[in-house]
Formats: sequence, structure tokens, C-alpha cells
Amino acid sequence: MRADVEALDIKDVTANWVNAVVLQSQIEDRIAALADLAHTPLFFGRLDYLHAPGADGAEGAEGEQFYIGRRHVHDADGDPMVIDWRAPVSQPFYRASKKDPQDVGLRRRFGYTGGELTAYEDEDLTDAAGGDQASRLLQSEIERPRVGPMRDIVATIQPEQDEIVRAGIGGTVCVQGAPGTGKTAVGLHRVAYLLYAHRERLARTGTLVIGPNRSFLHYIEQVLPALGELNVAQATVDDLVAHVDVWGNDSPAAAMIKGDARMAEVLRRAVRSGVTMPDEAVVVVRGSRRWRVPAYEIEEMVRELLARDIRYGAAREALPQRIAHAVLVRMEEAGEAPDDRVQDAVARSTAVKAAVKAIWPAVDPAKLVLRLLSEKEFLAEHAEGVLSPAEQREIRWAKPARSVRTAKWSAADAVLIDEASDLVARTHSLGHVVLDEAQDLSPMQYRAVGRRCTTGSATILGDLAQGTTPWATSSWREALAHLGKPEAAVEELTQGFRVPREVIAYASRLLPAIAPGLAAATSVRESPGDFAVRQVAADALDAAVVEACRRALSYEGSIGLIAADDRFGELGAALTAAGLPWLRPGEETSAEARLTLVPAPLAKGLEYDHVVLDEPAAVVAGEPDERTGLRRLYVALTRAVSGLTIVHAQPLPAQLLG
Ligand SMILES: Nc1ncnc2c1ncn2[C@@H]1O[C@H](COP(=O)(O)OP(=O)(O)OP(=O)(O)O)[C@@H](O)[C@H]1O
Repeated sequence: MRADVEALDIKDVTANWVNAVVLQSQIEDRIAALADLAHTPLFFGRLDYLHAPGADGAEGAEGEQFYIGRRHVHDADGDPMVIDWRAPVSQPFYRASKKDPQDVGLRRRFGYTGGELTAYEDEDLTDAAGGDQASRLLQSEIERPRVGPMRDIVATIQPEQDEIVRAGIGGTVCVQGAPGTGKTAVGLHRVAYLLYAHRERLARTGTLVIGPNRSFLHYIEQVLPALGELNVAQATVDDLVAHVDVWGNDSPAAAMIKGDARMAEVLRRAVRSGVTMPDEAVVVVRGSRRWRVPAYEIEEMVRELLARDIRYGAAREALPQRIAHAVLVRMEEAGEAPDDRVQDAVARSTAVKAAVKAIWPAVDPAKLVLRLLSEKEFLAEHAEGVLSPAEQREIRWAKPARSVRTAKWSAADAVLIDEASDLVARTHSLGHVVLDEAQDLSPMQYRAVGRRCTTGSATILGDLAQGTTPWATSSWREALAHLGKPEAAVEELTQGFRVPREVIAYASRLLPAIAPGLAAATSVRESPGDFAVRQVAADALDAAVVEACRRALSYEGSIGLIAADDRFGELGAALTAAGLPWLRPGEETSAEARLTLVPAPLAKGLEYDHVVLDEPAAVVAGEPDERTGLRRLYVALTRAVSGLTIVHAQPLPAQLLG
């Protein structure tokens, strides 16, 4: 297939230079999409249908065999050899069971080692009596040690996951799932599925995956390209709202208030506060004649525009046209026959422009937020009845800022500017947005994400127990309401693919304290996990941690040393002194360097084969309050695929003692 594309000669079909360039770039994209990926086999499954699909199980209709793979492959005659995993014909590979065989007689799974076919496994679905047996190939895929960035799971998507992956594009889906239940994997595969099923629509409107930070995005960035999808944008919430340079920090209390949905009302009022009713008529001079639109008539237009549900900026553009229209009516009454060009000219006349500038001034969103946070009276006027005086004091800057450029903007301020920008001009909506680690967003951040999919749909992924911001959501219903998708379905994933049984049981001791009401995750991993807790004297801690890392390095796979932020420097030095090369999150692991030193706040969403967790008490103490600290610890405890070693000198948090 690649050779066919490479052999295309476009000389005769391109009428001009632009066509040639566009066509050539499409050809190059196609060649890139058809690249061979080392270790990525073309197919991983086979379905033997009892009847040809589409023949409606007609008597005598012969069965048909399909190979299922990451992409569609056809032979020299154009006949399909491998069917894309996303095609309807492939669906039974993920969903069929003995109870519901979906006209499939036999399901075959292929096993590969380093890209070479080494095993296969058959499942006879016609024998309804025998129970569904567990798949060895699936199990070994789950148990496989992890190195490097996240990989796709197309060969082993589970039925409960598949339902979410193939959910229709029209609806927004919210997935609550314990650590390692495959939320991220499911979200990414859902994008791939939607791009397959609605390619043209999404090519036009765009898709976006939102993750918590750069190292996380780096960790997942190869999944979609490996599935042939090269055009999905990735961003953090901070990237979305990057209207200003952020270099300030808020106190947790101030950030809470700035992230509160009530700020939307404060901003709405502030944006419109500049609108003033005219106190004099507008007089337009054309040739020897003067046309006068009285103040009361313009006031009516202004009131009507204020009452309508349109953006501030759109109304500002409409007003000169309205005034010009009033002038035109007068011209016609006087027997003139003005056309559209005259209306435009009047709308652009100095008199009308000056009037609009005074009545409906332009709003610069950043300047507006700067004023709110700097000027006591301005904030008080628009926050009246919305924020208490104490809350207003809390969010006001101690030192008023002089200019947008020099202000010490915080991340929460940037979100406020984004809200104000949307009040002025509608934010462009994408076709589909995936929001991962969604539990950590503030209501104002949910609004920022929501306005990027007003006309599209979203996949919201998260775990209430892993919320580590002071404003983390406690209810998906609330979060979805802020997103503007209150009708979204909330699904739950419960089977854990990452964390071994013993480790998840240990971490789950924290659940009653951090998320009462959430059930503990189960683990589908067979290995009980290599789990140890070691207490040492305070002056022996660093050495013991280094030793634990050295031991972990004797196994296959990646190693993560997770520690409180303020232990980073000391542990980094200790590892270096001991001659152990180490990486920072986001840096590529290699055969020589498999150990990553991970500050606890960056551990979210990542996984390592072996985790060494340094001083849990310090991880808890690194957060502003105990509940957040315990949640941070819960995240750190649930990163391990095969083994977890806890090394501590201080006593463990009481909640862990069970
Ligand atoms: N069906 C599956 N088959 C094989 N592996 C799977 C499957 N589902 C998930 N996994 C693996 O389990 C691990 C955890 O998945 P993922 O990171 O998507 O979980 P998560 O729910 O997002 O976790 P967290 O809450 O910690 O962010 C990954 O290595 C993923 O590849």
C-alpha cells in the first residue's frame, strides 16, 4: 500500500502549483501514516463469522473470516486483508461472549514477542454451555513489565471499556475509575474511534486531549500516532487559557474564590459595566444634509442589545449598523434612495464611531481582570451580593498592578481572563474534547474547557479519590453542570489493570479518609505484587532509598522514585553520588537509564514497573491540608505495576496502618 502511494505520479493531474503542493503534502501524510512500526504487528486477532456479515444470517450464506488489526490493509486487488479494529465488523472481537456470540463461531488472539508472531489462542463461542475462559494472552499482556511511554491497548480492550470507546459522538461521557482502570487508555482510544467513525466532521472541527501537565502529555503522546491518528492536539488547561504570562501564585484561599463559578457573574457584570446610555443625539453629515438620530432612540437600541443573548463584542459591532439603519430610514422618508453601501458608510462615519466608542466601549479582557483585582471600588461594585467583603479582600492584589505585561498573573487569573474573553467574543468550539484527570479542575476551569466543546461533545475522565487541588470536585454531576454538559452519562470502570492486588489493597486503606463512598478497585493482575515497607533511622533514610532503587534496578522495567517536592534535591544528589543515573519525568527512559525521580505532584497519571516511595509522611505534609496530602499519597501508592517499596523514617500516616 505504501509503495502504491509512493509510486503515484501527480504531474498530469495537477493543474497548478498550489494543487501540486497540496496534493504532494497529502501524499506525504499518507506515506507517514503507512509507515512500518517496529514491533507493531499488522493484526492481532481473527474472527470467524458463522455467516457473512450483512447477509442477515441467511440460510446457506457462508461464513467469513476477518483479521483484525490496528489499521485497514488491502491486497493488490484492493480486497481487504486486515480490518481496522474500529470497524463495525471488528466489534465482536471485543464484545462477543459465549452468552452473546454475535454470530461469531471462533475468536482467535495472536501473541507477539518483539514483533514476531509467537502464539495464538482460540475461543469457541458456539459452545454456550462452557463458561468464558480467561485468556492467557490477555493476561500476559496485562502482566507485561512497562518501560517507556504509554502504549495502545487495541488488542485487549475489555467489554466495559469498549462500550465507552464506541459511545456515540453526540453524547458526552464521564468516566469515574479507580487508579489503573484504564481511563486514560479508554479516552485516547475513544478519540481514535471517533476519528474513524466521523472523520470528515472531526477533521473540520478538531479534537483535543487535555492532560494535567507536560510530562503526562509526553507520556501519552505516542498512543494516537501509533493508531494512525496524527492530528489530535494536546494541551494542559493552562495552555488553553494562556492569554498572559503566568508567574504569580495565589494562596489556596484566593485560588478557591477565583476558581468559584460565582466569578463568572462578577465578570459578566464587569464586562457590561462600561455600557452607558447616550445623553445626546447622533448627527451624521452627508453632503449638504444632516441626519439626526435622537438619544432616546439609540437608548432603545442599546437596551435591546443588552437584553439579547449575544456576546459583548458582537453587540458592539451591531450597534453602528443599527444607528446607520435609523439614518437610512430617515433618508428614505426624505425621498432619497440609499443602498447598502450608504448604510456601511454611515456606520463607519466619525460621528457614529465616536458615539459607539462612548456608549459601548471596547473591552480588553486582561485589562478588565487587572482592574477587578487592583481596584477596590471596581471589584466591590461588581461583586456586590456575589462575593463577601472578606472574599473580595482575599482575591485583591496586595499591590495593584500597573500594566497587563508586568502584572503578577496566577494560573487562576488566566482562567478569569479566558472567561472575560468569552464574554466579549465567543470561543471557538471543537468537535470533541477529552479531559483527563478532570477531578482536579475548578468550576471556572470546567467552564473554560466546556466552552471549547459547546457545539461538540466531550469525554471526561477522573477519579474523585485522586483530587489533589483544594478545589477538586466532589461530585461529577456538579462538574458536568459547570462544563455545560449536565445531561452527560456517568460510567464507572472498576477493573484495575495496573496495580497489583496487595498494593491496591494497601492504598485503599486511605479511601475512607479521602473519598468516603467510593469502592476500592479490584485488580485483574494475577501477580500479588512485590510489596515491602521498610522503616529506618532518620540518618539512614537516603542510603536506604538508594539501596531500594538499586534493588529495583535488578528487575526488568521502569523504576519510579516518588518523593515529596522538597526531598527532590537531596535524593537527586544521593542517587548521583551512588552512581545511579536518573531522569526527570518526561525524559525518555533507555536501557542505561530506567530510573526516574518523580516529585509527588507530578506522579499523577504516570506508571512505573517498580516504585520506591520515599517518606510518605513528607508527601502528606507537602500539601496544604491533610486530606489533600492523603490523596497525594494515594496517587503515589497507585503508580506501581509490579512492585512497591516504601522507605520511611517518620511514622506512617495513621490512616495507612489499617
Ligand atoms: N484492556 C487493557 N488491556 C491491557 N492493558 C490495559 C487495559 N486497560 C488498561 N490497561 C493498562 O493499565 C494501565 C493503566 O491504564 P491508565 O493509565 O489508562 O489508567 P487510569 O485509570 O487512567 O489510571 P490513573 O487513575 O492512575 O490515571 C496502563 O498501562 C494501560 O495500558
